[in-house]
Amino acid sequence: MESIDYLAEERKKAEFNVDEMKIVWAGSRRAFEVSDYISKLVADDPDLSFIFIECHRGIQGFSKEERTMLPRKELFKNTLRKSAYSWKHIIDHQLSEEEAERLRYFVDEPAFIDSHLGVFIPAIKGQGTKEQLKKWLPLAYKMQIIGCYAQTELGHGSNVQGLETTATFDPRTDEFVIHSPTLTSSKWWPGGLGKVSTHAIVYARLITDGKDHGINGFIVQLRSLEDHKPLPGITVGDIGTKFGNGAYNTMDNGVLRFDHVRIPRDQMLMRVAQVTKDGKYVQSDVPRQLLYESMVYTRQALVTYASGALSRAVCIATRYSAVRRQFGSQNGGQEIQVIDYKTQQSRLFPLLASAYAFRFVGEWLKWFYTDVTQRLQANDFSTLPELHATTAGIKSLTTTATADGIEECRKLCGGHGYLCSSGLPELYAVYVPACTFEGDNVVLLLQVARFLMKTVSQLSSGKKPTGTIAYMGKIEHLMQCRSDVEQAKDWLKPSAILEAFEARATRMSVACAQSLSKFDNPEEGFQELAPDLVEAALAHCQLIVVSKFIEKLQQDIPGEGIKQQLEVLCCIYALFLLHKHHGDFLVTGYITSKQGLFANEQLRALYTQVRPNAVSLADAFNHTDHFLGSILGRYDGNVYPKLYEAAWKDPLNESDVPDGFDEYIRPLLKQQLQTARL
Ligand SMILES: CCCCCCCC/C=C\CCCCCCCCCCC/C=C/C(=O)SCCNC(=O)CCNC(=O)[C@H](O)C(C)(C)COP(=O)(O)OP(=O)(O)OC[C@H]1O[C@@H](n2cnc3c(N)ncnc32)[C@H](O)[C@@H]1OP(=O)(O)O
Ligand SMILES: Cc1cc2nc3c(=O)[nH]c(=O)nc-3n(C[C@H](O)[C@H](O)[C@H](O)COP(=O)(O)OP(=O)(O)OC[C@H]3O[C@@H](n4cnc5c(N)ncnc54)[C@H](O)[C@@H]3O)c2cc1C
Repeated sequence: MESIDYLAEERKKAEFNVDEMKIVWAGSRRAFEVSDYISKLVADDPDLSFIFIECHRGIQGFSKEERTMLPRKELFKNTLRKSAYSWKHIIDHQLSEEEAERLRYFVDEPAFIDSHLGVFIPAIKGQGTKEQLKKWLPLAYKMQIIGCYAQTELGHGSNVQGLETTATFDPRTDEFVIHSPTLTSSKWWPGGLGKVSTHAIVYARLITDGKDHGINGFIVQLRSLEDHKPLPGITVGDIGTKFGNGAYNTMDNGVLRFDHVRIPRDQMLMRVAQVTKDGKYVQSDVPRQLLYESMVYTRQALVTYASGALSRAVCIATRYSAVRRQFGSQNGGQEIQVIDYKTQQSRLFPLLASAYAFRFVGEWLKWFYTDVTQRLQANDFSTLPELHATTAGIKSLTTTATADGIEECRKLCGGHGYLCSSGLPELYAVYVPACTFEGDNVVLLLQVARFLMKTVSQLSSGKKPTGTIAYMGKIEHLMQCRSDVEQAKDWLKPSAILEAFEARATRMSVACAQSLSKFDNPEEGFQELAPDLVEAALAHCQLIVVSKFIEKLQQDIPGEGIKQQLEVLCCIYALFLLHKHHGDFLVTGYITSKQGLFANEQLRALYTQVRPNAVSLADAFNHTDHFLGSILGRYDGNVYPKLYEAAWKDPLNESDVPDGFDEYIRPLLKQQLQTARL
């Protein structure tokens, strides 16, 4: 049956070519084609799009929107089935790595495979020697072993140097003895560990000849490759149900304890340091920080995933805001679409703009990561500190804004947003741990702050800042200049925006550095000033996102109306931040309150410009209905009949009279009848 497009009128209003924008969003025509083909393949194949569960009626299929009604054990088994099926598809159809990654993405269920491919393999690549890569990578790529990343412990996560697990070298047998000396040293959280992984990269304190050399990674086999039982000395299991139904519960985050488990010496990852047969500890000439390299990789990847998650929420909220009507009916006519309310626009459109901004900064970060890792291969470590600070900061900024943005989109959908069938509660529950994993977002901003303080302190020594901190080279100008905006439209100039963000970031960093210099003990000062340092770090990160959006616009972007739309979105992103943090811009003396008001005035005008294009800008994300998993975000906008239909699928509606009526409701009703008779 042909479906009616309830959003057709909205789509007719678009002032740009949506198909061309889809390519800009995807990054290239080829990336678009791969994503488009794989997302449809997943949506159209019931083995990938449905959840099959054994129940008293035999095997029953459930759609994605129904996932939150299903029990964890069954969901987990279904995820194993999907992963095996996906893997077979990848092998049978010889999918490229890009296609395989897209397949995992569109299947859209957190699973052990994420840890295996997203953290375990990168850790071996980053910390293994050539021989170790040769031995372990083929096994991992063929999934003959499945691995996880066992760093965090019950007692320590953020403080990696505080981990307690020990790896003590025994020269008599040429082995390491891996041990969990305390309850708090139990590994706790690693994804894929609980029920699936056969191997783990275990972070442990390396001890030789009674000396503690700090943390290092070790490859440890956990389970038998025959019957999957834990090997002797290993206690392993799942840590329990997590936030939200469905959500992240398809992942087996695990707990792991070692009781003097022996592994061969060559299973210590030895790129950063080696232990010789006779127990000598030898430090390589590569920096110790390479132990943390896989975290840099994953943080970088999480930025693009942030734009993906935010775009889903924004797509749902935008389409629904165009369908939903409240108030203002005149002479029996239709009510106003809620998307026409300026308050709705001022909450929704900055998120739409943020999704695009995060896409472009993610693209750039991927390039930067590749560039630095190529240098690392050639033993050039000069750009590693900048890469660490940038990936940490941008991961922190984008994941926080995305988690908050998803929740805002839920509210933008009013009451219906609270229903699981809107897709938003589960999206939030799946997404929000990204603010914690791969580094707590505040802890990461403090890393950025350390980098900024170092940069400021080095300015006086004449060291020229480059890359993302090149702007600090203009410190004299940036400390003194004032905004020259005289009217609202002056805020449309990229140079006006850029200077505002550069001046604010510089002044906040310099103010922190000046306050720090008043402390005799710099570490004490850093702790005391941490809240200000976090704000300065955020200002620097926002500058990076804004400047990468502006740089994107300097590229040749073909397609009817595309550049104009992106210019509007870029200004919305920047001016929304300026409005939100206008206290920073005022206090640092770069703008006057009048110029702040001009920015807000311009922002409102930009919302009006986006309004006719909003639905099409959300369409440009090219999300299938399957991927969105949301009745409110359906492409055709046919929300009400589908919501009504879905309600009847809830298990509570299987019978008119609920279970428990006879025991708990009937006696109450009877009691009231008796009371009434009295
Ligand atoms: C279905 C089939 C499909 C098949 C599909 C096939 C293809 C699929 C392909 C790909 C799929 C990819 C999927 C990816 C998806 C991703 C999923 C993500 C899952 C997430 C799982 C989560 C994992 C985790 O959470 S792992 C644990 C993370 N833990 C942390 O982040 C801990 C945070 N703490 C720290 O990092 C550190 O403790 C610290 C940085 C806070 C402090 O470090 P420390 O050494 O104690 O102290 P400090 O003095 O501050 O630092 C010393 C110097 O080191 C510098 N530095 C610190 N960190 C780094 C670094 N990472 N890199 C470089 N340098 C670093 C620091 O700046 C200091 O330098 P200085 O010069 O001395 O000042
Ligand atoms: C879903 C999920 C999946 C995960 N997957 C893995 C995995 O695969 N492998 C793995 O090893 N780990 C994994 N983790 C663990 C994760 O990496 C840690 O939870 C994370 O690094 C934060 O550490 P923590 O839990 O110790 O938080 P804590 O450090 O205890 O944070 C608690 C609070 O203290 C604050 N805080 C901590 N230190 C400071 C400081 N120096 N200054 C100011 N404030 C501070 C934080 O901001 C936070 O508010 C996962 C976690 C989750 C939730």
